[in-house]
Amino acid sequence: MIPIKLQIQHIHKAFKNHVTALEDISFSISQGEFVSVIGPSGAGKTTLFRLLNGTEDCTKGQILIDDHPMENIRRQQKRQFKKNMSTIYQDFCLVENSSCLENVLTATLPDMSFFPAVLGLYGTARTEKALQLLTRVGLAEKEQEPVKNLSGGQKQRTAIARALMRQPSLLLADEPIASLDPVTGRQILSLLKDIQQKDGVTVLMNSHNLELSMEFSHRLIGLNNGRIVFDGSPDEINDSVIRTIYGNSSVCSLNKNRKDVGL
Ligand SMILES: Nc1ncnc2c1ncn2[C@@H]1O[C@H](COP(=O)(O)OP(=O)(O)OP(=O)(O)O)[C@@H](O)[C@H]1O
Repeated sequence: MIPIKLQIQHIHKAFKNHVTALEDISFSISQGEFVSVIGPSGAGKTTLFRLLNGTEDCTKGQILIDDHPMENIRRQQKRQFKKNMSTIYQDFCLVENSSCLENVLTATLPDMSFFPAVLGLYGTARTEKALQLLTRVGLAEKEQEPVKNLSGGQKQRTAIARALMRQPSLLLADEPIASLDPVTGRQILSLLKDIQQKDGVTVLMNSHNLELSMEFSHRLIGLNNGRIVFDGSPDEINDSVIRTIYGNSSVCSLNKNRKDVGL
């Protein structure tokens, strides 16, 4: 794993329909942090993740990777950066008819030459690594199981193993527990925390679940209406901060808010 420093500087994002999803967003993330981006629906969380994983471009501002603007990084470096960053999603984005092992191995396709990639000839080293990762995420017995036969939690574990296959420095977790029941969601966050603590992987998560975000993160970034309205540790979260992030109408107290935001 190659440590990376990520700096977001004065990012704006406006869409063609003139909706401004993000305004003047700035923050930095150091290697090994566990950061959660929280905020109400429409606050801009997904848009921020789409800028970070390169699915969208910002209208203004810049993303710096190790002090270099992302858009200026030469093709090879950009490929290296993408290799250093993996994303997991709410809906897992797995190939349902393929086995867990095959899904994990697909992470290596961008690094393979044409014919082995087309023929699915991953080789012993890649296969052993994929099997080790499936063991790491608790799916040693499921390697040949088609993904369609797995539970939601097992699917997210497979997606995490696939994300780890390229030894990322940064793991973007886009609503990783939104499709899961609370017990399974907590298990998945425990796994992400273990990966962050033991491997030093930076985890940047986007979540509606305030309570679990507070429990598992070092730092919370609160978005409201496209702007950062809070950036601090879970200890600094109080009723006033919650009202600032989620709005007055939905919140009376921390405990009540936890229910209001789906906890
Ligand atoms: N492709 C798009 N075109 C136009 N507007 C968009 C597009 N994507 C997002 N938006 C708008 O940008 C704003 C932020 O949306 P975004 O999906 O980032 O919010 P969010 O915080 O992730 O919400 P949720 O928690 O409901 O997923 C919203 O007003 C949304 O309608």
